[in-house]
Amino acid sequence: MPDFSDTPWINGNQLVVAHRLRMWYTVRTGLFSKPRYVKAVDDVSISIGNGETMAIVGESGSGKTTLGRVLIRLLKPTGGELFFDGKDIAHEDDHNLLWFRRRTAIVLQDPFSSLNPYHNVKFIVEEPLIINGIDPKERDELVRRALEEVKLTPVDDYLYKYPHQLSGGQRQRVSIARAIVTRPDFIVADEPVSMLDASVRVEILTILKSIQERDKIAFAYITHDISTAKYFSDKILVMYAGKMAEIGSYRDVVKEPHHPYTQALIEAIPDPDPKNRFSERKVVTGEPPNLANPPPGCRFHPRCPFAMDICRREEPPMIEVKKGIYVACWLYAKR
Ligand SMILES: Nc1ncnc2c1ncn2[C@@H]1O[C@H](COP(=O)(O)OP(=O)(O)OP(=O)(O)O)[C@@H](O)[C@H]1O
Repeated sequence: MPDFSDTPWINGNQLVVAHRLRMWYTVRTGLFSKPRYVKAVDDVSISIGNGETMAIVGESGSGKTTLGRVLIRLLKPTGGELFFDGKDIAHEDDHNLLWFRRRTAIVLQDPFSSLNPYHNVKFIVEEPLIINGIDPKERDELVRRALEEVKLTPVDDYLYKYPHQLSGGQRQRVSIARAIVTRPDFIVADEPVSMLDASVRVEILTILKSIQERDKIAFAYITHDISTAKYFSDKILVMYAGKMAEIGSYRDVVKEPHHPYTQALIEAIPDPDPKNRFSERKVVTGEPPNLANPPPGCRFHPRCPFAMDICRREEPPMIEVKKGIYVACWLYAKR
């Protein structure tokens, strides 16, 4: 049994367990040059239980997409451990992961390029069932059911349409139908609404949430917009420059953020109350670091209003600031 005692915020018995996970991309600037590493996911430990949702939040380039792709094993991690239903999936080759593919799915950000323009809705949704060898009669029923669940009804009106005949919201519903048609246990949704009109975002998030709740699907919801994470609100991981900044229950973290970066993300949420229109807001100035050459110590220190000497020198450990809330920040270290 692996030892997770160094990462007490994870539960090693849950469906998805990532322990000190790393995904470093190798980049070369010339044929004979030394390889450099882009540390896109660096020492990330999370666990997601059956039917549980985890929002993975951070600004562009923080490593969210990379983490999502590693969790679903579209990318093989370069370090650390990854388990699904107790089985090691970090080191398996693709051909040994068919069982895992059957139980997992991904919904991508861009419904305009993620659907094959030459296939109709029926084939797009049916394809994962064909790959899994489900017989044609059963396939037909499952496709119809999935389309009903994403509210593309009457189903007969949509089955033989092509992606270009659908709106952005309808295409994203087709992507969701394709993801759920095999009845997966775990879905990664990578910015599923960020390319859609504001008017259809809530609709899509509500559909995802109701499917997730009804089928008790474990869910990783990746977003740069912490305000949309409230739809998927069991746990939240805030990432900064490939590292974990804060992790805990969504409700507690949003109510009382501890990491200065989480505080800034929450401050940046637009406040609809007109009484607060002149109130001052903290914003994080500066740019996220280059992950091929991240700053020493805490990666956030160049932008942190509270940076101290130690932050420039030493990487902060994960510190439990409240029951179940862990923060990588020297402000909370007992010294
Ligand atoms: N194939 C790759 N090779 C080298 N570097 C990469 C590769 N893919 C991503 N990166 C780098 O890894 C870092 C994290 O990227 P990632 O896309 O995971 O972040 P993100 O938080 O999802 O950002 P975004 O919301 O912009 O997609 C970035 O610095 C990015 O440039």
